[in-house]
Amino acid sequence: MGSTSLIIIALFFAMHVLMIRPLQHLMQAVQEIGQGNLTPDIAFSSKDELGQMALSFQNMGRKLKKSQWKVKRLAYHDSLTGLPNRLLFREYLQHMIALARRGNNKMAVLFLDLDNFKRINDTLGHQVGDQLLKKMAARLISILRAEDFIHRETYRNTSEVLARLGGDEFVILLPKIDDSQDAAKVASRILDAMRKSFHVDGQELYVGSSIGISLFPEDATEENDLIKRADAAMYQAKEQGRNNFQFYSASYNLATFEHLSLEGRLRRALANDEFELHYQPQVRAETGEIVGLEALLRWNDPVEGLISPDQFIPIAENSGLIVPIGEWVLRQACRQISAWQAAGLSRVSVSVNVSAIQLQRQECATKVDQVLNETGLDPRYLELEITETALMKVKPEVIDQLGAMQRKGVIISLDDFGTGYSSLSLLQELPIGKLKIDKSFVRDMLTDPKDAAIVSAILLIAKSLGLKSAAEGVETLEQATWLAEKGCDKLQGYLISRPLPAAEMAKLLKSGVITEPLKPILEIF
Ligand SMILES: Nc1nc2c(ncn2[C@@H]2O[C@H](COP(=O)(O)O[C@H]3[C@@H](O)[C@H](n4cnc5c(=O)[nH]c(N)nc54)O[C@@H]3COP(=O)(O)O)[C@@H](O)[C@H]2O)c(=O)[nH]1
Repeated sequence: MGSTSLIIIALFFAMHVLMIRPLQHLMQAVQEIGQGNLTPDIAFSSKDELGQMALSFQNMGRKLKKSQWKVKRLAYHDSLTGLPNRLLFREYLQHMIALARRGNNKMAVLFLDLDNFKRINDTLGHQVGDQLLKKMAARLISILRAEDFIHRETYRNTSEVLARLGGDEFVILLPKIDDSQDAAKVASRILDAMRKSFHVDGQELYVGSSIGISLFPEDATEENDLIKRADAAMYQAKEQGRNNFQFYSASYNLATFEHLSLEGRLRRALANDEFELHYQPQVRAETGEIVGLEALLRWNDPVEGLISPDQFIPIAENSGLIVPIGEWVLRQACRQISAWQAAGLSRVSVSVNVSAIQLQRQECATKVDQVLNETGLDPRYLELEITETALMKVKPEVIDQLGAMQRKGVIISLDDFGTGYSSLSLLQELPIGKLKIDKSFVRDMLTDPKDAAIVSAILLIAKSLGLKSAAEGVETLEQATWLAEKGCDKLQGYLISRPLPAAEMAKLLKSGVITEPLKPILEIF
């Protein structure tokens, strides 16, 4: 072999060692970072440019890992107390259930709620409430045995068992108990500790708490059921006089359990921002133009998902919770319409359902004024839907207040019209701007002559008294055509659109018309 060949081989070898191999390592490291290994081992450490590049990759990986960890921590922990949140607790519980199944272990979930936290929050302010929750978390940590509570980065190597679900609610998982008495002992220890005063902001506060306990596998074998049953048992504990604990009992009247539990969850839903509004368009029959939206409440429960208002409005009404919930709906709807108008979308009115209990409160009219001022919405774009039965029950003062609202421009609409017993003369006296035909009549009007007669009569009454009319529950083109021909002003129903989340409704409002499902009718007019 000549000396030239030797030089070429030496050069090739040097290039392989100094450049190609380090580049291959770097490429492999980049691939590993892309696949999620943020701290790949880069097996060379030269001081040249490639070495510098390797160092930069390693630093970048470390920084990415750190910020990923921070994001994960934020998502899985409660920012006030630093404790695991509902998400981490559920994941951990799921993980521990799998282990307990394999090892035939028993476990207990303790659901703890402070007895008069709301009063402290309302009278002393949220800052004091927050401080109290922090102190309470610290006290709970200190009384749980070390092996019950080890706080580390991820649950896989820990037995993290104390979490804050939100508000004044904490859950504790006892991952290994011999029998229910072990859980009872921990609950008693916690209750004793909670009876002692807390010093917050120079004040001595006494709170007390109630604890509900569910057992795995006796009471439930899935994480959500274990939490729900411990929650229900906690309500039973509160019913028994507070400052005590109760085990879940299947024999306790299930309906009472569910009612109490749902009421508590509704309270939390309001505090934790779990409600949202969906909007269903109302269109002018001859043009398909969107002229109004009905705001319909939805509850996005973290455990159950979306819950229909039919399931929770009656409980909210029974407990009086409909008042703060209704205020939230009113404010949210006015705020949204105002924002859409400011963004240049079609100017439509929004109708909000108002229940009889809200109307009976003296401050109802003041609240409406306050919300309109706060959100800047022109009163002409707000419609209050009141059922016929609710309106018949209210006191004369409320009727006067509704009249005052109507004079300011707010439209009062009689919802589910035809299902109550209002006399025609009363209709003339009440401050009403619109009659809304109940969907039960619309559903059968093309097959049942009696329903057809009722709908025709309502439309005639509306016309004669100078009121607007709207039909809800329009599901077919035939129903829409029939109503349009009879002179019904507005149509609302699944044929036109189902109720939509705000973001989807905003897209529809950009064009401001819904013509597709109504095409044959639009051709007639
Ligand atoms: N006090 C308050 N009551 C409220 C509020 N939000 C809703 N509600 C009341 O709950 C009841 C059920 O409401 P929802 O499940 O939202 O049902 C509404 C529509 O989705 C449904 N609808 C609309 N179009 C159709 C259709 O074509 N077919 C069909 N089968 N159903 C349809 O009708 C409900 C609207 O009814 P109404 O209010 O009478 O116009 C309901 O009674 C709500 O009023 C709230 O914030 N406060």
